[in-house]
Amino acid sequence: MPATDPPKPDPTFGIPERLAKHTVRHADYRAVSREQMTPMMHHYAEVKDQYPHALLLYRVGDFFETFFQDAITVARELELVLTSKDAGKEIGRVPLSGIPHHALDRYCALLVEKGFAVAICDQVEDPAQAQGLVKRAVTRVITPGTVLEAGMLSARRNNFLAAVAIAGEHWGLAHADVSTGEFLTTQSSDLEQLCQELMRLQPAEILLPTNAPDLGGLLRPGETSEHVPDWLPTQFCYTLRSQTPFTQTEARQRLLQHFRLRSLEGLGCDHLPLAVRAAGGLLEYLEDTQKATQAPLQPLATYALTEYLVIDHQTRRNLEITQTARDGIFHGSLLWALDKTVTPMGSRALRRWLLQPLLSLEGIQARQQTIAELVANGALRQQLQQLLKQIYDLERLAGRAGSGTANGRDLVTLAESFARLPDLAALAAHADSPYLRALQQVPPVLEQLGQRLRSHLVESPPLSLTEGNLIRAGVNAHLDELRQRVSGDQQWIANLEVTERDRTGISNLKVGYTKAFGYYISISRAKSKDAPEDYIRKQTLTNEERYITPDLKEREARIFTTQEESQQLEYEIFVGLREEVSHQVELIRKVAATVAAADVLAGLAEVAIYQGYCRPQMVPGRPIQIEAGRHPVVEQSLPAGFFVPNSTGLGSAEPKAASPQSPDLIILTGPNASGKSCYLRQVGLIQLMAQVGSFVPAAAATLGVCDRIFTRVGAVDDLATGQSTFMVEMNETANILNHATPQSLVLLDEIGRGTATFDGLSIAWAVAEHLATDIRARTIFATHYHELNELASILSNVANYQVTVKELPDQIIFLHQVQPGGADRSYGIEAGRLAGLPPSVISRARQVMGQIEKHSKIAVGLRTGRRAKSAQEAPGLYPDPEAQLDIFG
Ligand SMILES: Nc1ncnc2c1ncn2[C@@H]1O[C@H](COP(=O)(O)OP(=O)(O)OP(=O)(O)O)[C@@H](O)[C@H]1O
Repeated sequence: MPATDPPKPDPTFGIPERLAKHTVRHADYRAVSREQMTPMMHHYAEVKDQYPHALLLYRVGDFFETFFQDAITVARELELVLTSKDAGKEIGRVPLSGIPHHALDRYCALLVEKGFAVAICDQVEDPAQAQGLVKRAVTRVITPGTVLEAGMLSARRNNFLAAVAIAGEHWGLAHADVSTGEFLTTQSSDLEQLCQELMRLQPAEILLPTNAPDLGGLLRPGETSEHVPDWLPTQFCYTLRSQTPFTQTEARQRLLQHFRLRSLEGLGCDHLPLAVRAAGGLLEYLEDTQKATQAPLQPLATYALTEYLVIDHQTRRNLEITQTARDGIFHGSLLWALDKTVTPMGSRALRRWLLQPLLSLEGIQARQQTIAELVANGALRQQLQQLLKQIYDLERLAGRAGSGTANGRDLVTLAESFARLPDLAALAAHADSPYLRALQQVPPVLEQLGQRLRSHLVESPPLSLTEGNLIRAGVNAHLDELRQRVSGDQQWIANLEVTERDRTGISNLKVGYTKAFGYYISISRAKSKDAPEDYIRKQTLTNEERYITPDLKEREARIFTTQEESQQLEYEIFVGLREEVSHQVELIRKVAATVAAADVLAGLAEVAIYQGYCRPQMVPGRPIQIEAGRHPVVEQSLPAGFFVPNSTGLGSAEPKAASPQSPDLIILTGPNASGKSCYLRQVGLIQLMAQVGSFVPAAAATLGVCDRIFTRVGAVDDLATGQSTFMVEMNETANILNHATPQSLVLLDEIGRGTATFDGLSIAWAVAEHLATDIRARTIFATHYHELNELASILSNVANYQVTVKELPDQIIFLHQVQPGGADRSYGIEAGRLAGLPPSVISRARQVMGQIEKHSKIAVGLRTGRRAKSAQEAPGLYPDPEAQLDIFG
């Protein structure tokens, strides 16, 4: 056997050669002697000790530098050049990778998106004033859930940080969006519900209290740890925290202190210890990571899961509410079809509304009334949208002002937005629907604040806050005086060329300026002998001599110091203004919520008009009566007029009252691709949209309020958990049967396909029967098992519908029409023929089918024992007991 060389150590730590400019030594800073480090590197190591789990970005001049292992990681993740820096005479060069300070946001965004936490260690004193090493400190730790910077956030969706507290089967969950200030908490039991709630929120980061020795670690999506329960979804980032801030006493104390309260009663969570623990733990994390830039949160709001229509994760995916099931993209989702909002606040609110439809008739009707008014009054809606377009992201701008990170442009855009509020109020003055009436009142404080900002700040201020040109003339007498002095001296210098030419008689004498030397007088070499006595030579160039005079230098020094003073004064005035805004954050966010809701409703009104939606009549009870309903998304993707509308009638008041127009359960049959799935989803989406308060794609609709919508659609192998298609299907079905109520809407697209035919049919039958008799949930059951049509002849609250097709000699035309009756055959063999299966296989299949039909005739009926029991439990559902014998005759 040939001898193999031992593997050579990889000197570049896996960094591509083109990026690794220097051979890397010392990846671990802890293995390097501190005594031998340069003073700066020594300080770096001390700071790094405090943030072992974050990538430490350390300000050096115009760069944020990373060293050691962090440099390797940053170079790899950001595809930056890995170079090296001298860390001390005895140590030599260590890995370095740096990013320019002006690109900090962009690079941080990439790192945070990849699931890293980033600690920013900035200079906290002016390097020019520094004696020795410039003072540096960590000013902020950015983690996926604590991002504030506009460039790192998606405008159209919230960025939630969540925290959980678990005790046995009970749990508390708090979530906050640091950029908009929303802060909510809830408590419930049933751990599955916790997972569902996390899936709804899609938090960027979840805090988990543990006893892990290595706290502070950030588990990136997909990473597992023995400290994270394996039943929690793995697609999120988890941060392990100490238990202490999550204890009842600490958490409570922290909340009381933060919101300056005596009791938590007003927040609605006094009696919910786990909700309090989660919220307290979250707050502590923000204090720990945000430092001085802590953004103000809105008062903690407590919510209950029972206040909203429950849509589980599968249903959200199957109904494609915010993204498509297949590709996970926005285009093609319900949100895509309905989002005609014109502000980011509105867009975020619509997303939240679609994920949390209402249960309260009053709440639904208030939204409907507003849409109705905006539909009826097109001019009002258009003007409203015109004004809304001029309102910027108040929620996030207020957050940046509150955290002290807003710049001049942020305040100017805030002021411009405030200026539109009275216009909105005037527009809404004669409106009489609830959400428009809410626009009628503009808090006078905000009007005044807007005026103040506009009168103080220049129209388009620079990004920098320390280089002046922020504050208008006339705002501050001292500032005006300083500026006048500067411009007087500048004028003197500008005139100097003329006066000195006159005095010296040198016609080509010039006055110039360089950053290194400041102002100077320049004379050509040929004329330099004529330079007056008081000129002091400073620099000799090939063709010219440069001079200064004591007068010139004095003026120059005065300009610099006065300018510095005036810039500092401008900065102070600006910070004062920003503080004034920060005192109004809560009020601004209240107004923002009103504006966002008006935006959502104006957008929904626009869709209602252009897509021809109707206002559903919301009634008590269980009816789902839809006349000529359409699928809101499929309709928009087809050419106008191509979508075939279909009606739906479900939900009898009583079993006995059930008729083919209002059964509790519909068995829906029809060939492949005829439109069964589309129809199922259409009914689910119409119900959901109605509970959001929206108009719906139908000619008319009368709907009761649902407590839950369940869907079981399609067969997707859950490769991630290693479960088979059939097991996934059974788990989902079990979940539905265990949780559905008579107020639920259940949409089942094929059950029992992944197993032997008779097993599958038997399960499908039993499930349908259970839903119709024991639960009496309103159900549509799409199936290829035509045998299920027999249920309708046995149970009075079951009806058969089919999606029709037209058969031609060599093709099937899909009519997409849902009509009463059961399909008598499945067209599966036809479909196979059209797909190109060989003729011999097709004819053999026909033969086999004939045989099966002859020999295993499934005579339909219920076993006597089962029937007797059910007939007692659900009297009225079984019309003719004699006709119901054994299921297999
Ligand atoms: N009402 C309709 N009007 C117009 N086109 C429709 C309608 N319903 C469905 N379609 C079109 O038919 C296609 C197939 O529909 P769908 O997936 O619902 O069929 P299916 O009966 O559920 O099929 P399978 O049994 O194979 O799952 C859809 O992509 C859609 O484009």
